[in-house]
Amino acid sequence: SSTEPLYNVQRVDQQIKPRQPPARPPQIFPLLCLHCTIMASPPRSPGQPNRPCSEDGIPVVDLAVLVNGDARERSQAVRHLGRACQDWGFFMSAMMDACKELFGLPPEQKAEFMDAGPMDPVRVGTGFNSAVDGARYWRDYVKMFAHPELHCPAKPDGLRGVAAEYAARTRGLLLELTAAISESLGLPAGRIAERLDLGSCFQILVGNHYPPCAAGPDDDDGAVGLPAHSDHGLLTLLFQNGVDGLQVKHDGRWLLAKPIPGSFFVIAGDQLEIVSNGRYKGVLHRALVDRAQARMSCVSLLGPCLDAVVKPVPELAVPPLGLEFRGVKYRDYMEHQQSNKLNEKGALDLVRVQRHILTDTLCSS
Ligand SMILES: O=C(O)CCC(=O)C(=O)O
Ligand SMILES: [Fe+2]
Repeated sequence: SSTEPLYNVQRVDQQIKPRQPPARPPQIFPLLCLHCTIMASPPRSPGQPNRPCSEDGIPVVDLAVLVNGDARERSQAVRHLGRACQDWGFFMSAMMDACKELFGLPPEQKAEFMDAGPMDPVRVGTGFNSAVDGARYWRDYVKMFAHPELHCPAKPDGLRGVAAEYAARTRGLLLELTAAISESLGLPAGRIAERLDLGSCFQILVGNHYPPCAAGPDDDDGAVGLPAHSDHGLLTLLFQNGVDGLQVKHDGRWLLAKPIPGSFFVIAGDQLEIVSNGRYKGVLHRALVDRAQARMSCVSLLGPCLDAVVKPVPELAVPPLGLEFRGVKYRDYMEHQQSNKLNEKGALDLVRVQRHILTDTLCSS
């Protein structure tokens, strides 16, 4: 049917559905599972012990209060948690329903976006980038630039309203997470935002749809939804319908990131690797398809302004190695990553400082 991508055979290099949990918990931010808005350590101001809401209205539930608070504090935190989950759950399913409706539209209603290029603000397509994929991937997608301006197909009718609200809420959450990550690097909470000028940030929403495919990951030549890659932005929030498929590379093994209802996965992107001078790595992940059920995911990606030049925070570039990455304009990085075949984390090589050259130079001087 028109919603099915062309059949494509891609070898799945390893098929690992771990029976055991990983030997040790994931490091702090390779992939962080955030149940709606529960934060392990929400940013706090002195004298404000339990803020139920952040400045931009995102409900924040303090896990420490939930675990260690007295009875009154705990019951208040549980009430906030209930409200936060209901609220976010509603917007998450509205977003997924709107994307689902779009994928089901007849092709002529999406045609104007189907020839779009990687830097066009709205793009509907199959695979990753059919101009360079070679073999196509078993995936339909819609990509919308959502901030500073929301670009959105006119159909389905409700999409624009849902996408606007969803983009604003996830952007607030992503900025909060950025502040927490900054602190976790030993920097002031606002340092990354200041370095990347996130006051004028950039955001993309993506809807992914992977129709069921009889030749799935258990087969030698099963179809792949999206091959191994890291995301080009700073941070990605992702949630899935109830169908398994997202895998994350951790300690050399592919681990299944099982969908947790009402939860976002937080995925560190390449700009976080650059700005943190390699302290936090862009997470390698991929999407497998299911034999029997359609899989869907919704992605909200935060990046710096397209004209920002992203460079490591100098405080993190300590001698003798110094800078791991040279500066790159985010627009150029994104275009490079999106215009070429997805090649794991190959795009980062564009900006990686070549160590052997440095070593040779040091040795010969
Ligand atoms: O569908 C998924 O779980 C992964 C999607 C993804 O990695 C992406 O859109 O960048
Ligand atoms: Fe991704």
